[in-house]
Amino acid sequence: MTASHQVPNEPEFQQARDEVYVTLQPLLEKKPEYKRALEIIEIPERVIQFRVVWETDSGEVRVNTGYRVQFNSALGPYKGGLRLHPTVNLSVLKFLGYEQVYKNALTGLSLGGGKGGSDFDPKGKSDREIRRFCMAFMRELSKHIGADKDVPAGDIGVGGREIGYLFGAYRRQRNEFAGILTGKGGDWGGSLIRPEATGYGLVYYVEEMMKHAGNTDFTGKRVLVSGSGNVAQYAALKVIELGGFVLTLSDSKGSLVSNDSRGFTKADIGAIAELKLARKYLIDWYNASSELQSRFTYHEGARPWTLVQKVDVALPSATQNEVSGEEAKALVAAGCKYVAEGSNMGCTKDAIDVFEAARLAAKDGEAVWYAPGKASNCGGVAVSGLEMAQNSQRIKWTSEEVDARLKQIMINCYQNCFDTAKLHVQDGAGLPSLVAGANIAGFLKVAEAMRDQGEWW
Ligand SMILES: NC(=O)C1=CN([C@@H]2O[C@H](COP(=O)(O)OP(=O)(O)OC[C@H]3O[C@@H](n4cnc5c(N)ncnc54)[C@H](O)[C@@H]3O)[C@@H](O)[C@H]2O)C=CC1
Ligand SMILES: O=C(O)CCC(=O)C(=O)O
Repeated sequence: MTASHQVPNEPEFQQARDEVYVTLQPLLEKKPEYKRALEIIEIPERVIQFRVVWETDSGEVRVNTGYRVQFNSALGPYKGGLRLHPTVNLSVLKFLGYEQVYKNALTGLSLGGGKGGSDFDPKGKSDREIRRFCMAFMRELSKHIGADKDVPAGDIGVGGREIGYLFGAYRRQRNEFAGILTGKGGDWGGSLIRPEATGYGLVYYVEEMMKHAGNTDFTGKRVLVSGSGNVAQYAALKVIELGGFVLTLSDSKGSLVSNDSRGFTKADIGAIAELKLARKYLIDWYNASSELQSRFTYHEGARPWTLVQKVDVALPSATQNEVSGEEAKALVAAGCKYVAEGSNMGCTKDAIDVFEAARLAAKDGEAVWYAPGKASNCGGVAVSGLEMAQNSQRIKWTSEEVDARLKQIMINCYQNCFDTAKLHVQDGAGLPSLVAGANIAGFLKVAEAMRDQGEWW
């Protein structure tokens, strides 16, 4: 079953829409009037595309394409990250923007959805080149954003350093110090806990799944994490803090797998964070130390999912479509009970089908439970929303206060997905479908706001 309009030239966007369309069927059968709302929500309010001309250190002129997809503003200003990666194109940004609309609704905050970025590749670039690119990118983007209009943030390839360059460019170009980006530095408008928020929030969400499904927690759990960037690092740190074992991390060149059951330490994650800031790969870290080579095995070109025989939890945290159907089967065979996406659309459709089939076929205590990124990784944008609230009031909350609010948002999001699925989907399984629950709950909130505002009737 596929979504109403077909967009064969935009495969990622088609995939994201098909997933929502299929899981909304129980609602659409009961209330067919929502079909019209869905057709409208599937189309972005606005797509901005522009050229970005910048200069290399050797004085050569380079050009990239920049984008901002302003998807939906029914619940608040457009909100969502900027991705700098050579694979960025409109299909990728439309899928990310579409998912962001529902994700932001699930935070319970007043946030619309959007996404942007460029096909610029930060790998192999100097700091000065990145700064020049960010200034050129903001020269056009600044015309379209604003604290009450559109508030971008980071995503792949955009961390605190790039947000600094972008914010500085905006402030100088517009002569205005405003909350037009989130993920800012702590001394100039940033919120404490924003860097940690997506990874921590992911683990808080899984804690709720564990409490419900197995009356258990992270203590002693064997956890596979993919990626080694912002989301992966803070998810790993929180798992370690809660007594779990992080057995894998990865990047686009390969995976590191622990040779023993203890896995990565907090110090290892700190060293990997430094490595990433220098835009290096895990293999560079691994090759530099014989101690590391005795503790880990490096698997070139491989993803983590088939490399460990006994698994409790899988947290894809790198990029879209990073778990295939075959890899999902390997995870189920290895005993994995909880799968939650730190990445956006981390699982392929085939992988979700495998996890959902395992949930439906489960006998007591054997269930596999899958959480989609738009629910399980909403902690990042949620703390961005808290950063916007602090900016509006010109105040700063403590780490403890932000972390407590983040935790409560993740608990509420989980409960909303759970309750919505129970209400709308009678599939006979012991555990409800969190993917259906997330999609229906997010959709209903946005659709109702749009109806109230006269956008469909
Ligand atoms: N940063 C945030 O607050 C949020 C990020 N996300 C999602 O989490 C995922 C990771 O984002 P960040 O950690 O922020 O980015 P990052 O740039 O800090 O890290 C990205 C990681 O993914 C790996 N990666 C990128 N492309 C890859 C590929 N094709 N194959 C294998 N590995 C690849 C990189 O090596 C790196 O380790 C993305 O899907 C992003 O959309 C979701 C919610 C919020
Ligand atoms: O913090 C934000 O505004 C956006 C985070 C993001 O890009 C995401 O949730 O995928």
